[in-house]
Amino acid sequence: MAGLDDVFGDLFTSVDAVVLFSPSGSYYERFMAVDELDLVVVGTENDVGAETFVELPLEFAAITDRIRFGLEGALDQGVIEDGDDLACATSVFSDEIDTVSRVRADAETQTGIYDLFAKSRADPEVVKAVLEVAIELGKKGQKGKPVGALFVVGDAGKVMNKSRPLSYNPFEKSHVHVGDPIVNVMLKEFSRLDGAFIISDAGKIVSAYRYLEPSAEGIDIPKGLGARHMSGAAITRDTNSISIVLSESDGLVRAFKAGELILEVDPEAY
Ligand SMILES: Nc1ncnc2c1ncn2[C@@H]1O[C@H](COP(=O)(O)OP(=O)(O)OP(=O)(O)O)[C@@H](O)[C@H]1O
Ligand SMILES: [Mn+2]
Repeated sequence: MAGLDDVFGDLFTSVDAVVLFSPSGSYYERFMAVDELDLVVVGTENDVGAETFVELPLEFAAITDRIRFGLEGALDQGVIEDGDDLACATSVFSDEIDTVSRVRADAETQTGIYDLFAKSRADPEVVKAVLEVAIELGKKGQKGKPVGALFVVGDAGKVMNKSRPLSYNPFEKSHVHVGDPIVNVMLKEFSRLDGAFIISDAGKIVSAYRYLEPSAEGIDIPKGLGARHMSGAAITRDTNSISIVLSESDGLVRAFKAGELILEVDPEAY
C-alpha cells in the first residue's frame, strides 16, 4: 500500500521554506536536524530563539489572517521571495501544530494586514493596543450592552483639521496613552458617547467626541454598515491615519487604511 508520504508527499516536496507558527521548543528542535532547510518562525513571541522571526501583533484567530500576516511580513523582511512555495505549519484544532498548508508567497495579493501594523504612521505597538481595546470593548460592551466605537490612529493633526468637536474634549488637558491601564475603564465609559477617538502616532489620546468630516466620495464599505464605518474608512484616505471600528450592530472589529477594509476580527474569538 502506498505510504502516506506518497499520498501527501506532494504537499511538502520541494518547498522553498517551512514557516512554523508559534511552535513549541520541542517541535522547533525537530527541524534543527533537517539540513538545507530555510525555516521561518511566526508568533507573538520568539520564545524558541529563531534566527528568522516575524512578530504577530496578536494570535489571529482566523488562520488565514495569521498566515497572510506571517507571509507578508516574511516577504517584507526578505526572508522569503515572491513565488516561493511554503509549508505553513499551524495549530488550528489544538495547542500543538496540527495543520500544514502549502501556500505560495505572492507579492501581488498583499492584503495589507502586515503593513497595517508595521508600516502605518502610528507605532505598531499603538495600532496593536487600539485593536486590543476595540476587541476588549467588543467582548465586554457597556455593562453587557453591545457598544460601537471609532478610533482614528495616527496623523492626529490632520485628522483634527478634518473633524469637529461634538462636545467638550475630556482629554484636552490629560496625557493618557492608549496602552495605559486606566484607559480600559475610561473607554468603556466613553464608548457610550458619540463620535471618534483621535489617537496620535505615539498613542496619546488627543480627543474624544470628534465628528469626522472626510470626503467619502468613492469609498466602498461592506453593505449594511453606516456612517461610523463610512467616516472611519474615508478619514484614512484623506489622511495618513488608520482607523479601527467596533460595530454596535454586528459586533465585529474592522481596520481601515487608505480607504480600504484591511482586517476584520470577531472579538468573540479572542
Ligand atoms: N462622521 C462621523 N464621525 C464620528 N462619529 C460618527 C460619524 N458618523 C457616525 N458616527 C458615530 O457612529 C454612531 C453610529 O452611527 P451609524 O449607526 O450610522 O454607524 P454604523 O456604521 O452603522 O455603525 P454600527 O455598526 O456601530 O451601527 C453614531 O451614533 C456616531 O456616534
Ligand atoms: Mn448602524
